[in-house]
Amino acid sequence: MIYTAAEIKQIDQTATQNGMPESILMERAASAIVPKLPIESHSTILVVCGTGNNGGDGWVVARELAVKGHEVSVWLPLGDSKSEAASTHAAYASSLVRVIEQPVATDIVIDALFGVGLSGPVTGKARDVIEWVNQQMATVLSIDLPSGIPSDHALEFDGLAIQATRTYCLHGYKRTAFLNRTSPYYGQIERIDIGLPHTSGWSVLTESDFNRSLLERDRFSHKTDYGHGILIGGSRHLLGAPFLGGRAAIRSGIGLLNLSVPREASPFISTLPEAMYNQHTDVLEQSYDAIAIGPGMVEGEGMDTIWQQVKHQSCPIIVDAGALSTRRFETRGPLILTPHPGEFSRLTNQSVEEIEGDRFAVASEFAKQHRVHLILKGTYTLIVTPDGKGAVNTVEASALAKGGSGDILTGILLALWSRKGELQSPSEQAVLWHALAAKSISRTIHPASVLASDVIEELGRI
Ligand SMILES: NC(=O)C1=CN([C@@H]2O[C@H](COP(=O)(O)OP(=O)(O)OC[C@H]3O[C@@H](n4cnc5c(N)ncnc54)[C@H](OP(=O)(O)O)[C@@H]3O)[C@@H](O)[C@H]2O)[C@@H](O)CC1
Ligand SMILES: Nc1ncnc2c1ncn2[C@@H]1O[C@H](COP(=O)(O)OP(=O)(O)O)[C@@H](O)[C@H]1O
Ligand SMILES: [K+]
Repeated sequence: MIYTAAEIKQIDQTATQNGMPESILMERAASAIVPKLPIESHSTILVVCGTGNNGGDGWVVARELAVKGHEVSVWLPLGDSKSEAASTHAAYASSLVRVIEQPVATDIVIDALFGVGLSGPVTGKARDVIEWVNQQMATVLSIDLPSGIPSDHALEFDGLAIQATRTYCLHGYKRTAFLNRTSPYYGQIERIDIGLPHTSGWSVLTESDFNRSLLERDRFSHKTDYGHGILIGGSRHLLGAPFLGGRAAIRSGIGLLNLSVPREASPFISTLPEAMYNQHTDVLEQSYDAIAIGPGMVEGEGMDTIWQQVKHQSCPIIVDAGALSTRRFETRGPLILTPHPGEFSRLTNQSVEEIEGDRFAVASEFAKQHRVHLILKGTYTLIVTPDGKGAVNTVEASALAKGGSGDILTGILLALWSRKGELQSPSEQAVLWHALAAKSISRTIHPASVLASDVIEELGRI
């Protein structure tokens, strides 16, 4: 689950009002974090505490480590705690640890300077503190967030934050853990449950969320049980894309596939004899379970005429690449848009920096406003439903940073959306399958060398 700072504060406040004080939540956080810390018995430890509740968490962790027999120093570079709960913990913990005025080099630095209470770029003395920590050779373990990293977006982030080795995110992840600009500061990420209820609209997809049963086949099944889709793509100079998408759809189990391609694509038809073929100028039949439009297409070349036919179909419609260049939102059935940040920039009239700096909010707002399913692609692809809720894919696969990858995703989406509503969250499953296949093939072929076609062949091997 992923939370904004405001949501965390609200959850915290509700807990406090209902008899669960912050001081106990700090205890819960520390007792969950301490057993996970990669600390050896002889390690020297410095805990850097700020003046808020993040510092309070730091105090309890320091106390627990001291009780276990570690040599612990606590540094309060910004002065004493302003938070009541933190002050209470500091009073007792300071009798067990060494409180120091000047920082010392240690094996481990525990970063409890700022958490979700940070607003805007770091100011004042804290800037020097962050720089000092980043100069250390120590293993740096951050509580909740690497200090200096904002919780929700990277729009105002100026680049100054603690570079953590590992971050222990309390209750849930924060959005910036999945933004290109800020995620590297987190190091490895671990989520820590502190016993509060979960209510977030955003979830995190990992390998274990892939539903392997979607590959299962009933022994008495027929091709029509797995859906009939059409992929409309290609243009005079971009002829490969629909064939990549089509091949991916077949490798993803679609029962029947039509490819609608321009006349110039005729020489390629023999490369995918499993598909049936149409030309862009043909009249669209009404019998498809899903339609994908866009791979390899360019505006003009008859796109508007094709779209006039497509938009009256009641099945799910996946819109990608060239078909995204105009705002085409009016359809009868579910509409699934699959832009990369550049395409999304054109759809929203926002800059790529604005989108990449605040992906979660921008994507959620757009999906709600236009009542569409949105797949905002990237290293951490967002999959958003028309209610503005969504999931982030965390299966990383740099082999996909290559032409043709998006066409494959469109093919997988076509296959899964063709299953007549039988699958739960087809978009999430498609994004996971795509990333898992790329990750899997990257174990035998270097990611730099993986072809889009290799990813397609791997779909059936994971
Ligand atoms: N439910 C949960 O998950 C629970 C979470 N808990 C923990 O509480 C943490 C949040 O604690 P929090 O709200 O007290 O804020 P926190 O992050 O310590 O920072 C506040 C300090 O930062 C300062 N400051 C702000 N901006 C600044 C800037 N730009 N540049 C410089 N300084 C700046 C600000 O100073 P001020 O402006 O007030 O002078 C203030 O002193 C959360 O991350 C988690 O660790 C648990 O303990 C309980 C359950
Ligand atoms: N560095 C990366 N790590 C993981 N996935 C990536 C990375 N770069 C791109 N991808 C994925 O590859 C696909 C690329 O799609 P797109 O940009 O439309 O490519 P194309 O133009 O080749 O069709 C998306 O699914 C995206 O999420
Ligand atoms: K921190």
